[in-house]
Amino acid sequence: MEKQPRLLASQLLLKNSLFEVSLNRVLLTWKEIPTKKKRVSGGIHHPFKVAGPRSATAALAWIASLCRVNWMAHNLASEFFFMSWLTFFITSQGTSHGVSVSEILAVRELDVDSGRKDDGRWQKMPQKSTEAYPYAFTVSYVERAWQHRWRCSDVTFHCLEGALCQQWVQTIREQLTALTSRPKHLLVYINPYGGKQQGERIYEQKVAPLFTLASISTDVIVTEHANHARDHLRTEAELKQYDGVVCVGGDGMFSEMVHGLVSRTQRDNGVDQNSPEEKLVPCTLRIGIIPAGSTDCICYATVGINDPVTSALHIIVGDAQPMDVCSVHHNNTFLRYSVSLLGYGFYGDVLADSERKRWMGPARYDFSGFKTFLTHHYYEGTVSFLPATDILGTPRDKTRCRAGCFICQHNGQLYSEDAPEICETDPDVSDSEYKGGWRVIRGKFLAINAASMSCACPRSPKGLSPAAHLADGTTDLILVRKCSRFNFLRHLLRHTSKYDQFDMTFVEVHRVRRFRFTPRYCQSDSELDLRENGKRLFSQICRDHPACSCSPAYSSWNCDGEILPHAAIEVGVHCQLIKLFARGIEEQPVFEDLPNPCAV
Ligand SMILES: CCCCCCCCCCCCC/C=C/[C@@H](O)[C@H](CO)NC(=O)CCCCCCCCCCCCCCC
Ligand SMILES: Nc1ncnc2c1ncn2[C@@H]1O[C@H](COP(=O)(O)OP(=O)(O)OP(=O)(O)O)[C@@H](O)[C@H]1O
Ligand SMILES: [Ca+2]
Repeated sequence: MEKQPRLLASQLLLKNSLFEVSLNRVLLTWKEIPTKKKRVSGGIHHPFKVAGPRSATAALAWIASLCRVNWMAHNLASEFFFMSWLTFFITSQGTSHGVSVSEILAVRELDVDSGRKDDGRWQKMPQKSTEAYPYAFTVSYVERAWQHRWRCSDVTFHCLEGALCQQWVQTIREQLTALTSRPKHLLVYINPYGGKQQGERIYEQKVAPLFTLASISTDVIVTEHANHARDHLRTEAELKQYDGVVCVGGDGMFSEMVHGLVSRTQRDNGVDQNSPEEKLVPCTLRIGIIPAGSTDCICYATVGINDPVTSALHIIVGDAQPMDVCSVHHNNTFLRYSVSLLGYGFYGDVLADSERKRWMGPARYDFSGFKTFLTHHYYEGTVSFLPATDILGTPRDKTRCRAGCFICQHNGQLYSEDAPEICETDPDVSDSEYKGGWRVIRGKFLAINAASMSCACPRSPKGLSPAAHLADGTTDLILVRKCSRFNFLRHLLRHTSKYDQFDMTFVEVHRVRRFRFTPRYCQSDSELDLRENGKRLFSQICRDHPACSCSPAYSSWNCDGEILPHAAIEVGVHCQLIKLFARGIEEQPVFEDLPNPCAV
């Protein structure tokens, strides 16, 4: 392989040791020069926070916190990450370090005499270096911390000559300017009432300083009511002047961004959203999420953690993660878009009940979850779906959708070529039929879930469908048939353990491109009337089925945390319709001779 040309290489002083520092097109590296006289003065040095005297303490605090987290959560995956990190820590011992240019956040000159950086921040300078090496510059870069967290780290290099210092700063700035995927101007919406109502504080204290450091300018709107962000994006915002839009809030706020941006894009391109068959036009602007909500499921599944600083850094480096979006229609009328969960039965009932308990905060989901579990309602209806048979991957795969996912890339290309739909038959399933490539299943269901991505979240770190993909153009349709409470509990519990939640006789899962659901007792427009007249229908069903456990005729659809007004819906997946400022979950180092607990 051809070696990258060196743009710059010099001997610079770093923490009172001489370092060979070099910058090529992809990497900034610094390596301690192994001479006897290498140290101007003593002091420990390690590869993480090379610039600050607080580094060793920070590293120890980090190790302590990680041990605590591991002890509490028994999270084997992070234990392996911890061990490999420790190995790296011990073996590298501060002699050399490399940072990808794409992960440099900023560079600034340091006014050594005054001890002030050119962004106005103050820093204590070591005495020896100011005398011998009077010029300095600081590079801020992304450093990986525990469990997918990213942090901003600084390294300060000292130079003998001012011209050399300026040359370094200028060259690094040129390199950063050449990174065209980085946003320069962003439109930010803050929901002051999301999650624990900390949105504004999180943005001001944790995110805004990082955007300033990276020279990103922003227009900030603090929302005044629900759907403020959606409507502003859809009709008013002058989107041409921005490189992306950012929301500070939870999944509900993200859903507003998706609706605003997707609707705007379709309107600008003359596409009718009410037609279920219409091919939607992908949005060009990327969406950033600064997590400040109750569930933060989208953030968790696209970044690996719901951490505001990590998300801000992914925005700054200009990451891009395409994502599938489901459109939901009822009788040729557009209802909503979904990016995570469409759930009828259990998750619909949990949401409907939890809406009445908003005052409980995030705990309302657990309360309503427990109540819904005890209620144990099942719902009758017909599910028809178009299996995605011509793609790579199945919902039972052991592999996971991770940064640079091959399956998403491959299937994304396939979809852009409009692959033909393939018809298959499966004679083993007695209550299903095939009609023009569609499979039809009638039954009694405790839950019908469509997961367009894993739906990993703190409640279930592997998610509702652990092998689902962010951008493969499919959704995983999970059908949980009527079963005993005990079996349903076993199924639910498996979402929190290594065991396969689909490996149960009453559960089936299909990777699909489109699906429809029709509840048994309503096949027409009069559905809403029937719903309002629910009591009469309920007793009717009970008379028809004396042995039934008095289940109502309808549940509601939970569409990314919003209740849909209809039970009969038609859903289509739009491959890679939107893009996020994210890169998917990064793999963490795992020792090869040990079993990988995530892969069970
Ligand atoms: C025994 C423990 C079993 C735990 C099983 C946990 C599975 C949890 C799976 C969560 C999937 C979340 C999908 C994300 C959906 C988001 O687009 C949406 C918007 O934020 N969130 C919700 O709708 C919010 C939905 C929140 C749903 C919470 C469900 C909690 C179930 C608790 C069941 C307790 C049974 C206890 C029996 C003794
Ligand atoms: N200023 C506002 N006042 C009231 N509601 C708002 C405001 N701005 C946004 N919202 C709405 O608040 C809802 C919840 O917001 P968000 O997703 O940020 O927080 P959350 O705590 O995660 O909520 P949830 O778990 O219900 O999604 C969103 O659906 C959004 O439409
Ligand atoms: Ca998908």
